[in-house]
Amino acid sequence: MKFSILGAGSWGTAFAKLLVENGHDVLLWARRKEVARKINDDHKSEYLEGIELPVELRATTDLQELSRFSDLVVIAVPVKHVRKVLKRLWPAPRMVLNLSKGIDESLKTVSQIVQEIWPDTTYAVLSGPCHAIEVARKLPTAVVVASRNLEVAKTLQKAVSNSYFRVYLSHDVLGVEVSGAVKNVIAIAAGVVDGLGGWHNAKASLITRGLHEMARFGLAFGAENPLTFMGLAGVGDLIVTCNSPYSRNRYVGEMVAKGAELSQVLEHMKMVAEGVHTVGPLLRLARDLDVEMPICEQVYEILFKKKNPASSIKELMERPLKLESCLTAFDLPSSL
Ligand SMILES: NC(=O)c1ccc[n+]([C@@H]2O[C@H](COP(=O)([O-])OP(=O)(O)OC[C@H]3O[C@@H](n4cnc5c(N)ncnc54)[C@H](O)[C@@H]3O)[C@@H](O)[C@H]2O)c1
Ligand SMILES: O=P(O)(O)OC[C@H](O)CO
Repeated sequence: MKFSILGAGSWGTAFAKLLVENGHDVLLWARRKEVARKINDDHKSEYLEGIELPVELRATTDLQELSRFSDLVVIAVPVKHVRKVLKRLWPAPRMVLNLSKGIDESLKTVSQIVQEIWPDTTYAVLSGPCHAIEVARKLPTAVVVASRNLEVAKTLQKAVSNSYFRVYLSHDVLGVEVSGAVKNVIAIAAGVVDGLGGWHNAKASLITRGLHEMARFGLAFGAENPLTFMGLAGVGDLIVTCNSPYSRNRYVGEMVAKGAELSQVLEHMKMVAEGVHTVGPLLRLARDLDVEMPICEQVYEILFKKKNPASSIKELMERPLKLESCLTAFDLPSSL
């Protein structure tokens, strides 16, 4: 198959490497000329230290060349730039495979942005615990591909899977997208706990209650299946993002809790921390849908209102006592 990939950052490049290793033809779009030159001439990327890229992998900075190359477009740019980049592509592709995780300022996930710009394009999303550097090192990884069109999802599952990358199928596009967006915000909270002192009990509780927030929001937003949140895109990605040293979202939380200015942390990071951009739109949607997201609210306060992180944890601890189960379908009668 032929794949046109938008975004030569860490994940776009690692995914391009995997596709070439699986025998596909791949063209990668980089925003900066130097990034494209390094891929084409040196077979290296500044985003994937120590990784040798396949010589067959080619990069371009020309979006028209990318459009002409394949009618299957892979999205791997930060979500806040997706709309702007897609509008520069012509003609509309036949199929999109999205790798990006977040909600943009128009309060849409990537499937909703694609539906708005290219209503006739078939959409699939790939998500799960998949740090780019580990995939580039061919370390075992399992993810999920979701599409409303299961035949398309099956074709992609076959094309992308290999001995170190195992792909599961799902029909729940919004469930998978919400999982990827919310886990980035919860990972910032997990980083805050790391920054405050590496409190293990607190972190496990935040991850678990974060999963509840993710599921509650996701079901209100239109996810099909509560079990999606118990799968690779949900709890699987929460576990890796909240705990791994590679996570940019976890790192932002840790640095801010240690007293760094958010703007300085972001300036020094080469790569995107999607949770920072998702938390505002996510909370606006949650308010519209009347869904409580206390952890995400505290993340917003810490990042954008300079709230003391220790006070945030205290406030979460002092919330009214309640039943543990929050998913409507499993709630006990209110009399209990
Ligand atoms: N890195 C990972 O391990 C990983 C894994 C799974 C999913 N993701 C998701 O994939 C998406 C991309 O992440 P990444 O890690 O590759 O990001 P990155 O920061 O490494 O690279 C982002 C890419 O987008 C480009 N870009 C930045 N600003 C742009 C703009 N204004 N217009 C167009 N392009 C722009 C950059 O030049 C770069 O090529 C994110 O949504 C992320 O959450 C990342
Ligand atoms: O480094 P992060 O926090 O953007 O996370 C990357 C991936 O989403 C992990 O699956």
